[in-house]
Amino acid sequence: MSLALPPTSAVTVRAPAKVNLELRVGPVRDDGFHALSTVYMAVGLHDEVTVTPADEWSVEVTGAQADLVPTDASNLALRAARSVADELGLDEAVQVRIRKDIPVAGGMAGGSADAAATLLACDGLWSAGLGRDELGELAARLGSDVPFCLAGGIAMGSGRGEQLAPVLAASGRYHWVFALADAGLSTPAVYAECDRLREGQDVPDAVPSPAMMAALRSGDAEALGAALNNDLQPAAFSLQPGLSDVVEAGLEFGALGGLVSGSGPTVAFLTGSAEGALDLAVSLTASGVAGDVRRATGPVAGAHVVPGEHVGPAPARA
Ligand SMILES: C[C@](O)(CO)[C@H](O)COP(=O)(O)OP(=O)(O)OC[C@H]1O[C@@H](n2ccc(N)nc2=O)[C@H](O)[C@@H]1O
Ligand SMILES: Nc1ncnc2c1ncn2[C@@H]1O[C@H](COP(=O)(O)OP(=O)(O)OP(=O)(O)O)[C@@H](O)[C@H]1O
Repeated sequence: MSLALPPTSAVTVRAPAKVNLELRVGPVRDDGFHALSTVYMAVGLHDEVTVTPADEWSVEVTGAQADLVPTDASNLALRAARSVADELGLDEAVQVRIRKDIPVAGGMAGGSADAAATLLACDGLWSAGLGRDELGELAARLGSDVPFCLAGGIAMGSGRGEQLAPVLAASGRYHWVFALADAGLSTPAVYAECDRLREGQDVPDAVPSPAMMAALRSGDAEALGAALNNDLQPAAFSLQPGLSDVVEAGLEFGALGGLVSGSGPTVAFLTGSAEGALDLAVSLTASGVAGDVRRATGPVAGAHVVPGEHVGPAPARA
């Protein structure tokens, strides 16, 4: 497909981090991925991506952990931008600027958020009018977590995590504290460690837990705290042994629940209120258990254009 391109100067999109409230890891599939049953919640830590027309493809990253993010062709945001151009049959390039606030390699889908933001930003920049379904397909090709970063809210993930379905959840806001680790964990390494720990075991199919479904329906933070679960947690503990102490300390300091976020090493704690989150954050840092903590609420919206930043014309395709 080729489009007549109206001039547009920049589009900025914000995309959220995620925490897996539940992550059940089933058997390894023929393609090497694990069959999952997961429940995602988007939380209020965001990366911001701006795309601008350029003569050559490039990516620039700012923020405290910018030096940990690749700026070559492997950058997931750059790959996302190219995938939109390919999809549209465009011979156009963009500069991608990422303002990074989501911890890098922390199990909070930072790279996936950048990819989701870039898909939506390029859609806007090129006035392509790709629907959420089309963008969702491009997202799934880029990574298992990318479709959820586009969608946001709370959702069930199945397949390798890319197939999303709504969850019956009471409305309400949850208060989280995230304890960041000094060093990241590689997602493939954590899945490989999970396989190693389970060697010789018969791994059942991954299905949603009734306790998690009931907790979300009730909207009761205490029930949700008790229902949090992550099959990758033993593998993350095995690769970073100090992490189990962090989880234990947070629970002792009064968190309603705590677990490794996704493949880790960020540890997510659920609290009952904004004050509870502040108290826990102070306890975790003052005790020296965590060097760096972040607070956020969830659920929040998925990738969205930052108002006033889209200086192009209205989309040409519905
Ligand atoms: C840990 C989670 O963040 C939980 O939501 C995701 O499962 C990981 O999602 P992601 O970072 O988007 O992962 P992808 O880029 O799709 O895959 C990275 C690697 O993780 C492993 N992987 C990922 C997803 C999955 N269902 N099974 C896997 O075994 C594979 O080794 C894969 O090569
Ligand atoms: N735009 C990007 N932002 C962050 N990391 C990126 C990006 N592009 C590629 N990467 C690479 O991906 C690796 C994983 O980073 P990311 O922050 O996405 O991890 P994560 O949060 O653990 O992912 P997930 O929770 O989806 O498994 C990084 O170490 C980095 O080398």
